[in-house]
Amino acid sequence: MIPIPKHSSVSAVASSSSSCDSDNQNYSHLINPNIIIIIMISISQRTQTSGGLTSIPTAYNYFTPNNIHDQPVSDELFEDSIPTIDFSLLTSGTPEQRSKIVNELGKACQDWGFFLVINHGVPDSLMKVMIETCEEFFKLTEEKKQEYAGKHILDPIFYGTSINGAATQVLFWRDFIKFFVRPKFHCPAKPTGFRDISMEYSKRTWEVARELMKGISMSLGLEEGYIEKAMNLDSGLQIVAANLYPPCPEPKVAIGLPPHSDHGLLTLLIHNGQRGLQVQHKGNWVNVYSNPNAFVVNIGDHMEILSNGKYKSAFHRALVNGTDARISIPILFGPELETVVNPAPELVDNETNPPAFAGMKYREYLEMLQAKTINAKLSQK
Ligand SMILES: O=C(O)CCC(=O)C(=O)O
Ligand SMILES: [Fe+2]
Repeated sequence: MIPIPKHSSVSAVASSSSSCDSDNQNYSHLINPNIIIIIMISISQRTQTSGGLTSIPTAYNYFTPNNIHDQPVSDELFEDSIPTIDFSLLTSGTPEQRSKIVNELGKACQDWGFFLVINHGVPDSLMKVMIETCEEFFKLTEEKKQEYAGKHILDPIFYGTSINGAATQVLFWRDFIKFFVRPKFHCPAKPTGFRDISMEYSKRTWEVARELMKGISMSLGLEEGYIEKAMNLDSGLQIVAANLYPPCPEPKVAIGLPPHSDHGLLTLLIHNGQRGLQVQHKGNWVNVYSNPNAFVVNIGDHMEILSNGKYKSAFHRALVNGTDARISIPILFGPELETVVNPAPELVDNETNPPAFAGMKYREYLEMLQAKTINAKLSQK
């Protein structure tokens, strides 16, 4: 039940964290009280006056001379660009169009682990109001938000600010709220309307994710319902996360979210139009530019396991900027918690495709992420 060491690593304790996974780690045993005071001051400074600050507290120094803010490859120099999938062709194209788009989907999962989805049918107005409502949530008083402060990775509602306490105690320039909307619906009660909007948004994104999983199943040469059935998606996890990255006086020093991969099968992300997301591709950091009404989709660790490593759960990170607040809303779709995730037997043989991972329950994987006893992706990327 332990992943075969393809990805396992002794360097497991380096900085990998996301709103969808190891943010939730309880580092209380590692943090000294002075750091906690810094954290409290930093949060209030950031939320009240981040525009007025001219420097950041040292606890946020992520990029140092040894770990420099490496510039992303400029778009003109980079011949590849993140693939775009036309969702309408996947669901209502002719058989030829469908088969072409399934191929493109497979290639995107294999080459990038990231792609944009357009013509998905989720109304722009719903995406917009979801972002606005999350923005309203972050404007609530700190006291109100702290009612949702979380501790455990499986807490159904979790408000926090990220702490990379394990190795360096560097903080990230980000606040987040995360809530489980499936199998049971949870959502903060405030601001007004948050529940209804989140419920509608969750349903609509679930429909998109489900169709994408069918396409991905077919792209792997499996039956279209394979992933849905094998991962027990009817009672699977769906987690909404909203990240707020306030304007940062030293954007070349702090980071919003350090390099990480997401657990689960798929993540669908929207944002408020500000740039910051980058994906690692062929060893370079590439900016993810997307129209606010497209979904940015990425493959999660469990899709990589299920595909026996054929599809990549790519490393990505979020940079911050000096002038504008950025909001992103990733929604993560994962298996049912007790499901043992294995490479699909159909994709494994003992000669050319031996299993690259051993099975593990999704719940155990999450708990190990929280305890930092694994960090499956770090050794490889
Ligand atoms: O803010 C972003 O664009 C990325 C967020 C992310 O990767 C995450 O929350 O896991
Ligand atoms: Fe992520």
